[in-house]
Amino acid sequence: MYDDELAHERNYVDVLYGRLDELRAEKVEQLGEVRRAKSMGTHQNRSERDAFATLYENRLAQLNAVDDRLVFGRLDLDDGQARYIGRIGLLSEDLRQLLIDWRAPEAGTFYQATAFDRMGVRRRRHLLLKGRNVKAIEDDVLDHTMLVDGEHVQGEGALLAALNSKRTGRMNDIVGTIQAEQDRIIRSPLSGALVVQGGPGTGKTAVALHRAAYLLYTHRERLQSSGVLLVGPSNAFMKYIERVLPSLGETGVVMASVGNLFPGVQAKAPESAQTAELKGRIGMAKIVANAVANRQRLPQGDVRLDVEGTRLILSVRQVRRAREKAQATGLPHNEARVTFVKTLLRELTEQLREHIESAGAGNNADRSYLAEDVRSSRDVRVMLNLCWMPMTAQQLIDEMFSKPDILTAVTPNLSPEQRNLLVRAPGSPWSESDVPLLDEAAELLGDMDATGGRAQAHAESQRKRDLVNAEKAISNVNQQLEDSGVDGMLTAEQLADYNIVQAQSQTSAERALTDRTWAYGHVVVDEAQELSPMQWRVLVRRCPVKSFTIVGDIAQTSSASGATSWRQALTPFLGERWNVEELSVNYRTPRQIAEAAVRMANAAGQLVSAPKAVRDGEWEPVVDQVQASGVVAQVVAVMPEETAAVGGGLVAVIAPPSMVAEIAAALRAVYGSRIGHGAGSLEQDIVVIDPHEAKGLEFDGVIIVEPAALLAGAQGRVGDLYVAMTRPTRRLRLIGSAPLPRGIVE
Ligand SMILES: Nc1ncnc2c1ncn2[C@@H]1O[C@H](COP(=O)(O)OP(=O)(O)OP(=O)(O)O)[C@@H](O)[C@H]1O
Repeated sequence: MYDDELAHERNYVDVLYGRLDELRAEKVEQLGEVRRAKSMGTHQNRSERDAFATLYENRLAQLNAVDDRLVFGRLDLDDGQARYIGRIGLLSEDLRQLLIDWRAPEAGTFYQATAFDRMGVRRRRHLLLKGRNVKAIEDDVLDHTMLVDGEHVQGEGALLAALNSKRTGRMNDIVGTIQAEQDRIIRSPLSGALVVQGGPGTGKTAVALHRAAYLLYTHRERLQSSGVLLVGPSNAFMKYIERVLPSLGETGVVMASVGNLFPGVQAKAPESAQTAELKGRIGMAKIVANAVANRQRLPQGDVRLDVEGTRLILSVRQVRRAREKAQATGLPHNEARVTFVKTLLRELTEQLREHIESAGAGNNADRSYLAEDVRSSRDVRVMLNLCWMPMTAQQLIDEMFSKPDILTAVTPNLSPEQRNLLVRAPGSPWSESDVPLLDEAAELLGDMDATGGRAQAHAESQRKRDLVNAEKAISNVNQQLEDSGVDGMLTAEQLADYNIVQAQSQTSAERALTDRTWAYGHVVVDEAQELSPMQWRVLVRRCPVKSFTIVGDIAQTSSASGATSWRQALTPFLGERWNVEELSVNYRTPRQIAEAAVRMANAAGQLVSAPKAVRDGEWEPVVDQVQASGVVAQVVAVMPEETAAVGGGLVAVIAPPSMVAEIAAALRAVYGSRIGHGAGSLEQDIVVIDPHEAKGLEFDGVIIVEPAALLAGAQGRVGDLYVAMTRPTRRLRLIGSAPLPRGIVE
């Protein structure tokens, strides 16, 4: 019976892959045609073909990305129909529905139906595929009275198979085994802000990613042009999750870590917790505003200016009036500067004219020449800049922190100790907490190219660069071009134009990434408990309609400027327009380890919600108490045991930041290139990282070094140690010299 069913499903799955291959071949063919015709015809024809090429390329990329485990479920309904559920929808040539996209409303019952509320489903079947092969099938018979517990996890075998699989350093989608409480959140309405609170391992990240894919599918018209932004805590985390959305058939979500939210800046310089906390306070918005105002200055007294040998006087009163006029425009600093400069140039030109006339040089002095003389006078330019300096956000923030007189002037409410936390050398690299300050500054400064002149100059120099590149490209591919018969038809000019068309045919996601003022239709924020008030300010600016999915766990907060409650974090920005949903089952950490983490947090005085662990583990946490001088050696000594215990899975050593390099070096001396250092190397089978880098990630085995130091370093929060303890999917070992924090061992 089982074998017959399995054979039947294998046949059906073959049909589905057959159809997928056909569609792919079709797209390859269409793409080939468009490409062959690419350089022919008018500019208009070419751009149309480019648009088609982009369309076919995207569809082909989507068809390629969904190949692995294309289909994962089947529903048998009361009316006798069967529906297959998969990563994308597929129609046969005669338009029969062969496969339903998991996000379609008709697929919802696959995740929601229970024995209590069958929703018209008689049987739910999980198809467990490896690549294209059906390895097993697993049934939930719902019109049967055998399931009495409404909380019962669905498709338990499929779920456990997924949970027990070895970690690869990359997150996988959970589309085949989404649980009912997760599905409700994934499919909840687009408008307003939804907070998804849940303990470690409850699937918050998974839910956030699947929700992004769901929203794009369901609200495609609204979201395709505005886009969805997904924000995570670090580049390593973004890398960890980057494959999930493509595997769900979505490539259009813009992903950025909090350090990359300001276009052109990759903020990753380390800084102290106190400095980051101070820079995350909402009061920094006023400080940045002060810094901008500080660049709209009055001279100490009237100033003499030399214009082509004539002395002109610029009075304080004139500057003040011009400043008021410019400020009254309500425009940002750089854009309002145009009014300021025009007003004073006009007045100085007038003065120059009067001067020349009264000196008897006649009254026919040409006004445009005089204006040019005034504009090009060095004295005038210096003075105008001193009074109203055009600035980029980067210059403003860099100078504010590196020039003590400016810092003092713009921070009247800070103490000297606080200013000491902020001061730094000019040109210092950017840290994460600078990003909101840059964004604030850019908002207040406006466009540097307000006059248009620079923008044009920039476009021209870009075109020159394109031409040079095109020439190089042509000389490189000359032979190929000859071979393909297009020699003589393609000039550098044409190729450069082609690049411009390419740029114009960028998807909105690509454009959004480089445009600070882009307004997204929806923003998904992961590890949201870590965000400072200033970071929230940036995110609200990125999504003026305030449509958010906010995912996090207050108990895991470890940054000093992070949230202690959702209300405290969100009310200033979202008012009362947000709802909380909770996830209650821990899918990652085995029961023994999850319980030890909760006991530790409670013993340290922090009450954390304790999600129910879905699995029992094989081991209690293992503890090694050693001399301080022997800690690193112990990590090296136990490594064979730890890697063997997880059967060659991933092992992470999570240590205080000050010890990471030393431990990595000691391990590398034995294991060589098997050791990854830092979160950028998660695909190595042993990695050494600090708790900040470990946020959001998971490993088969974890060794925590000096747990007491992680607790002590966290300024009254359990976040760091709690995060570290809840990373393993199988085994946890703690190695320390100081007494073990209470609660870990019962
Ligand atoms: N329904 C599910 N089916 C299969 N695996 C799941 C399911 N839900 C969660 N998981 C798995 O559980 C693990 C934890 O999920 P995830 O990382 O999303 O949790 P989290 O709540 O974001 O955790 P943390 O807050 O600790 O970072 C992942 O391996 C994820 O794939």
